Amino acid sequence: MNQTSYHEPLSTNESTLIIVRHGESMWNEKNLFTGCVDVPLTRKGVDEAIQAGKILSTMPFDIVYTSALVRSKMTAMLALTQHCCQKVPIIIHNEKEEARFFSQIYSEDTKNQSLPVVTAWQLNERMYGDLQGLNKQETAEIFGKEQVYNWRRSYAVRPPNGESLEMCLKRAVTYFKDNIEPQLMAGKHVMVVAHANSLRSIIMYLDNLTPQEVINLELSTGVPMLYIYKDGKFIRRGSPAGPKEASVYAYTSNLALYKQKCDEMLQETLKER
Ligand SMILES: O=C(O)[C@@H](CO)OP(=O)(O)O
Repeated sequence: MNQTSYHEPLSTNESTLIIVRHGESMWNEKNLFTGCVDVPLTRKGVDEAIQAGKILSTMPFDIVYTSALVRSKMTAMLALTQHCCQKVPIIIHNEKEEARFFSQIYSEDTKNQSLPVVTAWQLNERMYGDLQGLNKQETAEIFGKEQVYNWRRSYAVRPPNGESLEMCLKRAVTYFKDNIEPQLMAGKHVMVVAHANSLRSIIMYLDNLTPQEVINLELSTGVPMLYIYKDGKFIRRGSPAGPKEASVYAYTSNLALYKQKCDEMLQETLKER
């Protein structure tokens, strides 16, 4: 089997951007405000990450971005275990020269069979300040439902000693514009795995939402969203219901061609066994 053709995404005039909120975390399950507290996925969150990977198994990827928090890194690495290209996702360590040196790969062929995963604290969840660790239901009983709703979903309101969505947007969207958008402009296919509010702020930029519109934006755990980047614009193509269902997940012709190649190669591999 010709490994290179099988693994290399199509080079076309459009790039693919997939964004996914991490799977359910242990504090999501306990209904606690999490923010930047670094908690892992639950078993359900692990299953959600693997299911997301199945849906994305024939999507082209050249580079993956996660936050610095383990729930987003777990989701990305688990999802990528399902990918048809069988590239090895490798978390890049370049926080300092020594880390770069210690994590060097000295084989070009091995490098070509790997998928870089970049972690960025700028993509971390909004910092929830004094609410971190508090139960959401109890907090609403103490401070009132409306106040808690405003802390959770409005654009400019800050939770006590925490970040407003606006403050989170400034770091997350700046990082997206400076680091991720240039990859898309260069024709690279990208997946971003992050958090409810850091992704709400990025979607506000992608969909050009107003502060009023973003209030109603909710992201489920582990459900991928597809954007096509073409001629400097982001076109939302829906959320994939599954690899086989073309309707909801409006594949472009290039994506359908890549999927067809993957499926054909998979059939070939199965025959060779
Ligand atoms: O607690 C949090 O960090 C966030 C995401 O889980 O909660 P909410 O969706 O209420 O902003």
